[in-house]
Amino acid sequence: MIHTRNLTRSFRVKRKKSVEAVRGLNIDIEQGELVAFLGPNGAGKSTSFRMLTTLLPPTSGTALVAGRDVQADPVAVRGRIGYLGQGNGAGRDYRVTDELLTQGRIYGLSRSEARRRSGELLESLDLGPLANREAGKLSGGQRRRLDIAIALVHRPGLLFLDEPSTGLDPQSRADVWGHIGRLHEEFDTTIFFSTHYLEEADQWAKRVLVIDQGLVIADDTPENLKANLAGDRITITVGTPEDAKNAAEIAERMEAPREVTVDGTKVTLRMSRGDAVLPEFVRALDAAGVKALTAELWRPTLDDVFLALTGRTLRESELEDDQADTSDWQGA
Ligand SMILES: Nc1ncnc2c1ncn2[C@@H]1O[C@H](COP(=O)(O)OP(=O)(O)OP(=O)(O)O)[C@@H](O)[C@H]1O
Repeated sequence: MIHTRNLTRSFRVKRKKSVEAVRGLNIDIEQGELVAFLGPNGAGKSTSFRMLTTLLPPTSGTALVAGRDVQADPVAVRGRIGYLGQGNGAGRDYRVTDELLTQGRIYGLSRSEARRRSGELLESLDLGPLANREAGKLSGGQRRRLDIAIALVHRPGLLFLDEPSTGLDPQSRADVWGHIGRLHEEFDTTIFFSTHYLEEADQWAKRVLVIDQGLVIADDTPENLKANLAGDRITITVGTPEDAKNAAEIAERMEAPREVTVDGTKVTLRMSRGDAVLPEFVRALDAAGVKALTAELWRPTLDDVFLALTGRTLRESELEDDQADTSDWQGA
């Protein structure tokens, strides 16, 4: 569905300086996948989306999207994809149903087809009761659902969603995601989305591409990324430093732990499957007569994965980016 080779995009900024927003993107996304694009502000996600949706020409490289080349055949690509950009937004004064009808007509549907398709979308995105409301009077979540419906009017098999839930309250975010998940399940729609909410990527994506400074630095399932790059941690506390030493020796003899550390009466183990190791470890301690007072299993998040990959958390990267933007602006 999406195949890119060495796709790059630079922007000329002030005084002949240029920014390499995307530096050699090589991705393959197949029919029916649900893939997250994760990275800090300025990593190159929107620029990639804009190239893949034909809104921005690449500086170099190639991209096949829905079987067509974005540069040689942009019109065919546009007809086969849906795109929800960060700045999308239905016109404020039109009724919800008119927005959908107009969009359907723009995509070449006949009047009756456009009416039928609008009806289907209103129902599947739970917008039916709002059909006659002006788009400008919808709540944030309702509006985002309308934007998704608009992106779907021509039944694209591939949907790009650039931060579909940003700015929504938790309830509306869950609601929007429920609908996206259903689209994927019921219609086998291929979905490529970006988000700043790591837990959304974790919960919904079957695969996560991590991008930093214009380069994809990891590509795997959320489970594999967490297990291989960050790992689980078990922490137990025991009664005395002597017991902690014994517990650490027991842990060292087990196969799974990658690293065992002792801090006073606290022993910490790092490994990839802590849920399987914890009961085994507690049994081994029992058998050796070492009493664990507390036992805690800590599982990593995708932010820990980003930290393991780059040495910074996503949040820190975003702050750095904000500061860079400010100094650029001050110097301008
Ligand atoms: N039109 C432009 N002119 C100059 N620089 C640009 C332009 N568009 C993007 N950039 C720069 O390219 C880099 C990548 O930006 P992009 O918007 O793709 O990042 P992003 O990962 O989508 O960020 P965010 O999560 O904040 O949306 C940034 O350094 C940005 O400042």
